[in-house]
Amino acid sequence: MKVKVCGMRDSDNVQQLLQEIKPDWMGLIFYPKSSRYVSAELSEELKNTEVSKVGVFVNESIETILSTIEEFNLSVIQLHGSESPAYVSELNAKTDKRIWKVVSVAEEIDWEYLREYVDLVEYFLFDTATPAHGGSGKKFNWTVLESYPFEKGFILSGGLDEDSAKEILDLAKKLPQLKGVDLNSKYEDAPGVKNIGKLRNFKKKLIGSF
Ligand SMILES: O=C(O)c1ccccc1N[C@@H]1O[C@H](COP(=O)(O)O)[C@@H](O)[C@H]1O
Repeated sequence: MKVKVCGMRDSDNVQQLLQEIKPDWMGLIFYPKSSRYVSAELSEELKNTEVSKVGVFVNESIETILSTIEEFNLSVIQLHGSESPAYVSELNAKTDKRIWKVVSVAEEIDWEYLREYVDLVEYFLFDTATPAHGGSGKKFNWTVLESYPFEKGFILSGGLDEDSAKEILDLAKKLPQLKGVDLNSKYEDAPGVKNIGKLRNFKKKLIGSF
């Protein structure tokens, strides 16, 4: 089970995260309306960090995504809006970076619609539907995932907290396609500043000692 820690931007906090938690991915939010927004001025200090960086975008122009990939040395693009299969196809044609498509879950999931993305993305990422697009700190009802019909791996997100580890491990037994988890607002002392102790506790519960 892999771990992504999202919404990072504070230099000291980033260094602590990388040294003590060693996440598989570090998420940077490039949605201007987010309280965790990462502005271009931070590119110099973040671009050389030794971790796979996931850029989170909401209905952004392809040109902006392409320039941000270069500025921040991103490895993965997380599309957190209503980007269509045609948009994802176009982005794929213009970059070799991996793409994750977020599925914002309200009640039911239209699996047939998602089928159109299967060959275009590395992972789906399931998050709770919210007017702010993400970072709500709320869980959705994970039982909707029990009918997940694809072999394609996915990431679980949305309000995951320190108490979620056992439930996540139970879900992974039923759904081996669950490849990773995304931790964000429930681990924050302030927007964009993560509590390293909370992250350590969660990772121990999820993966054992590390
Ligand atoms: O965190 C944000 O501010 C944000 C804003 C807009 C789109 C996505 C955002 N974050 C993503 O939201 C999910 C869930 O976060 P949470 O655990 O509910 O706080 C996560 O994938 C973040 O990448």
